[in-house]
Amino acid sequence: MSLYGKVALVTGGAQGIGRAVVQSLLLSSAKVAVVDLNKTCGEECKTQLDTEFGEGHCTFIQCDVSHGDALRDAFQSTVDQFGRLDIVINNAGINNEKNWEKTIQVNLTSVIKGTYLALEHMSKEYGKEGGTIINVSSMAAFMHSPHQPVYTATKHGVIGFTRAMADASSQGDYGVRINVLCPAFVDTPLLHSVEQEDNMGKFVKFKDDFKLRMDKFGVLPPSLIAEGMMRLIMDTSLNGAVMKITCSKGIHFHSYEPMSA
Ligand SMILES: NC(=O)c1ccc[n+]([C@@H]2O[C@H](COP(=O)([O-])OP(=O)(O)OC[C@H]3O[C@@H](n4cnc5c(N)ncnc54)[C@H](O)[C@@H]3O)[C@@H](O)[C@H]2O)c1
Ligand SMILES: CCCCC[C@H](O)/C=C/C=C\C/C=C\C/C=C\CCCC(=O)O
Repeated sequence: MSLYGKVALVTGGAQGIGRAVVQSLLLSSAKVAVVDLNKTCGEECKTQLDTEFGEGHCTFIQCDVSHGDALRDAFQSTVDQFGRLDIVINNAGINNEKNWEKTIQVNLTSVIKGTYLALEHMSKEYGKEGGTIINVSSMAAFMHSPHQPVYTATKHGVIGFTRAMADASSQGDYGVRINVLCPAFVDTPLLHSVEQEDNMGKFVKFKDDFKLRMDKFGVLPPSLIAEGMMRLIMDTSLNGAVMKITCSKGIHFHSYEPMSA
């Protein structure tokens, strides 16, 4: 299915998983705003994408998603440049147990803020045409590990928030589908932060255990995560879905007990 005429915003889109998703969105003919803190990576990414897809299909907006006003401006700038907004991927994330307050700000608070801003631009509640939001969690929310307690907490939070908001959207007739994606280990720069004391603080001593898990469970290519994202974008039956992507089972969904009264 083509996304011609649709506009997407991807946070943390300059490298890793976000970069792979941006590529898939452009291949499907969407216009894309790459929102990222890293100016060098963002500008390089835009240059490469302009060469591949031609100018005018994507824009780079430098922004720290943990700065609420800057994130608001990034959303507005996307709509000013491309005229509308249809797809929002709250993907930016960090792994810093030393500065764990920042990890909560980037991985959880900014996902909440990004979801609310997306609704302001897409929800029928605000007179808009609807759209779709994907929030990025992690398999760390299902298989906790001792080397990243706060990272794990944020990823649990992203799932709970997204599922509750998906219900709010269907019951409030927002016209916006809200889903969450939980990858296992993915081959990106983030994965290397497990070796660094600057990131892990005192938990760096558990890095060997983490690396054993990587050997045991394997490491996924970012392109497979992008494939999962595209499925969440295209399948209009999905709202409140928790997609997992692992080496052993590929793309699949978590199922929950039905809620009792
Ligand atoms: N790599 C993995 O193994 C893995 C597994 C499961 C989930 N995830 C999640 O996937 C998402 C993407 O991770 P990745 O592996 O691609 O990481 P990455 O470090 O490769 O890329 C993250 C991008 O986000 C940007 N970013 C970081 N902080 C930002 C901020 N404050 N404001 C704006 N941009 C910011 C970075 O500049 C970078 O371009 C994260 O939410 C991460 O938790 C990653
Ligand atoms: C260095 C930090 C990068 C963190 C990336 C990621 O979000 C962290 C995940 C941490 C724990 C996940 C642990 C194991 C999950 C991996 C695979 C499970 C697959 C199970 C199966 O094959 O069925």
